[in-house]
Amino acid sequence: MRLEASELAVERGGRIVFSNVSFAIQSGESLIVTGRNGAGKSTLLRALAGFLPLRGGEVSLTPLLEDSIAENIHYIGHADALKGALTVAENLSFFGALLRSGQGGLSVEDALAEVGLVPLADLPAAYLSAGQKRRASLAKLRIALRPVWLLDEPSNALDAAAQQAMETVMAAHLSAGGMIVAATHARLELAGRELRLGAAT
Ligand SMILES: Nc1ncnc2c1ncn2[C@@H]1O[C@H](COP(=O)(O)OP(=O)(O)OP(=O)(O)O)[C@@H](O)[C@H]1O
Repeated sequence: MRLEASELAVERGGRIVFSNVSFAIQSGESLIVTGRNGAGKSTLLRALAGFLPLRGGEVSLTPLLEDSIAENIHYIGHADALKGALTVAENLSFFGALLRSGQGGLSVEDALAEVGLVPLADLPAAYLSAGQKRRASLAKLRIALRPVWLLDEPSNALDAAAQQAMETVMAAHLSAGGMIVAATHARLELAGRELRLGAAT
């Protein structure tokens, strides 16, 4: 499988955030997107996920396992996208149904066990600490099998042990033939090429 972006340009609020951004990764490879605040890291991930229109260029994923690129992608944004009134387990069940967890992902319980949240499974997500919310968010990656992970600051708010666990899961995903594009200011212990975006003007 190959994810290729050629000469991407994205405009937000009437301004070009970046242009001429190209990269290609294959199964088992990762791309670390770096750059200073406002350079366009989150914008690039959102554009790859299909949440933002491209002003120019093209994104392709070959071969497509589902009808669209979006169905092959897990996107974990800056915000944790958890419903505060639902319990932690209910949040993951919801995402499991939405993302078709029947296709070989972990059960909700196993996904929670992996991120150390089983004791908090029945707590409303609103009560979680910042790091616990991030762990719950990352557990979504494991309840449905999808080859491309787009991760925006995945280690935000994680303690050292949780960050290490996350890196282990990411490495396993790559070993199994997955792909990861991660935007980060942190140092990830993940072998991969770097794409450094310039600052927006
Ligand atoms: N909805 C929006 N409307 C207009 N401009 C926006 C919008 N969202 C983001 N931008 C602008 O797009 C540029 C890139 O933002 P983006 O969030 O992608 O940067 P980033 O590299 O992820 O930054 P950070 O390191 O701070 O997270 C910034 O100049 C920002 O102000």
